[in-house]
Amino acid sequence: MSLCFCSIFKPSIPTSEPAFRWLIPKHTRYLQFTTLPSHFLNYNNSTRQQKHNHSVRAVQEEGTGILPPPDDTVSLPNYPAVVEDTTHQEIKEAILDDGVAATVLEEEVPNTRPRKKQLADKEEKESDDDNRFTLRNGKEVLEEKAYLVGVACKGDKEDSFGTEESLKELAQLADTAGLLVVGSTHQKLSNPNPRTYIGSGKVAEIKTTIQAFGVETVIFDDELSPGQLRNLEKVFGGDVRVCDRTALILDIFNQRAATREAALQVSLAQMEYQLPRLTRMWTHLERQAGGKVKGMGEKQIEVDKRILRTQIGVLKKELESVRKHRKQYRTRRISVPVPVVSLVGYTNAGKSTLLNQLTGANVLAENRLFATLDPTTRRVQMKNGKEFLLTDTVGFIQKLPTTLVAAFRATLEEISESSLLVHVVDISHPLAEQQIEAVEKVLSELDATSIPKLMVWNKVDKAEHPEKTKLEAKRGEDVVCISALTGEGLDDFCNVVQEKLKNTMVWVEALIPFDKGELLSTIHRVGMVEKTEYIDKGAVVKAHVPLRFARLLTPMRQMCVS
Ligand SMILES: Nc1nc2c(ncn2[C@@H]2O[C@H](COP(=O)(O)OP(=O)(O)OP(=O)(O)O)[C@@H](O)[C@H]2O)c(=O)[nH]1
Ligand SMILES: [Mg+2]
Repeated sequence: MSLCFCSIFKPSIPTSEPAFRWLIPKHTRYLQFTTLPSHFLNYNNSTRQQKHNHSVRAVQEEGTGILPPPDDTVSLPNYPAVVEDTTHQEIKEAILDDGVAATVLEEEVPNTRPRKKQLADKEEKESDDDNRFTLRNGKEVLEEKAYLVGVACKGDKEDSFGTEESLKELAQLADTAGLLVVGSTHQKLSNPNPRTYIGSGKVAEIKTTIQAFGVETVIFDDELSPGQLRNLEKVFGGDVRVCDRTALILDIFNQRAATREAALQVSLAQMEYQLPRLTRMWTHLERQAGGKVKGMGEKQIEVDKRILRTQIGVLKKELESVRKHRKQYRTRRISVPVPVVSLVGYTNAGKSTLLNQLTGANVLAENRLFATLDPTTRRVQMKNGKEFLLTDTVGFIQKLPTTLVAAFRATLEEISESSLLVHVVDISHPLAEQQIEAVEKVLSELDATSIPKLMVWNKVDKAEHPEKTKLEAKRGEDVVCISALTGEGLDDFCNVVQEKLKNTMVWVEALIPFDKGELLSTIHRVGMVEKTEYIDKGAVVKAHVPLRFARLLTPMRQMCVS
């Protein structure tokens, strides 16, 4: 295919011709456009010029543009790209030079449509918007259209979440946050682009998609630097919001925080996330002043940062006082020597469902990520009369923002003070193994690796081969297979918890006088009694009891020795 002329023209009047959006899949060729000013490009093949003198939509510097007839053009000789000319009715694919194909995404009808038709379109759009209303946390909200972007870097670990799986999870997060995911894309890079994170070809491709689908938010699966966020928003255009996984998770936490402590923690995490990203908010001051007051935006940023730092300080103080309160409550609970077992695990693994099944609690359990933010503790009464306290905690996720781990560290103190950690795994999930790894990583960040652990393979009812999975669990060490939903395996689970708790207890032999009868019943409830012998001074008990309780028994242990 030969090229006669190539032209640019001012982005004038859309014509009455139907326009087309083009998606150019091979961005390597596409890079050539980026050096041009953001004018629309028109490509014509001389041999067909007379036959097909109509408008088509082609890719411009940062997306798509409408091409009016050639009269309206300025010549640009030797421009390297070409779109093969063809009639608009038949356009399904066009060829750029070097054989790169561009595909028609959809046909767009210009404004010159009959008024009646335009009204019908408007009504259709409104009814489309009606369909986008959804109920979130008891409120009706308009679902924003979101587009997801993932990147696989050369150095990424092979056994970690793949880009596509990570994007699926990001889609779940977006859904939880109340967004409507219209599509996703990913790219392999040796190194992220310092300006835009992804390559410029990909940026242009995404811009085309934004226009084609009316995308309102673009979400990146990895944390973006403040500069990258700024540059991407600039390229995508005014109304498109760009955010990253961290901001999305913070948003979900913000929506879900039900207690004062959770709300404070999330606000703190959000402010700490915002602090380095403030720059963008004030650049408009300089623009508005036509550059006359250069530095004005800069000063404002400083003022703003100072305000934010002060607010962070206030929040920290407030959090401290809320925490003191909870600590007092926990100390009171500690004085009752019932062992504490904490449920930890990946978000959506079934922790709250398990707590509800075992204790009759009514903690929110649903097929959404981060249903639980605040710890809930309930007493589990076993069939043999024994009991322990079970605490449900916030779920973990891969690429958990460090600001959030830090903000929730105090809530997660519950974990570090428990006698046993029950790691709940959704064994029916295709990435169960990777999720286990991600949880262990966070646990090590929380210095909780020294606490005894029991692994629970949950949702065995949903596993592809339940019997095989159960057999495998039997072979494993410290693994129990359950279904928190159907109740399968829960008796076995309680027995193993009991057994594990015994290992965390200390051996005591004590003489309990008859007038301290309540101590004897507590030993039976929270400890493991091996033998009780009644003598004239009281009952001699040989048992495993929690360490804290053993301390309470010290005088009676001495009596036993003497
Ligand atoms: N089929 C099946 N579904 C389960 C089981 N356990 C939990 N689920 C479902 O999994 C979803 C998540 O359960 P939750 O108990 O909310 O999970 P979670 O670990 O508390 O999640 P977060 O609070 O988000 O960390 C819900 O829809 C539950 O009904 C199970 O054993 N089998
Ligand atoms: Mg939960």
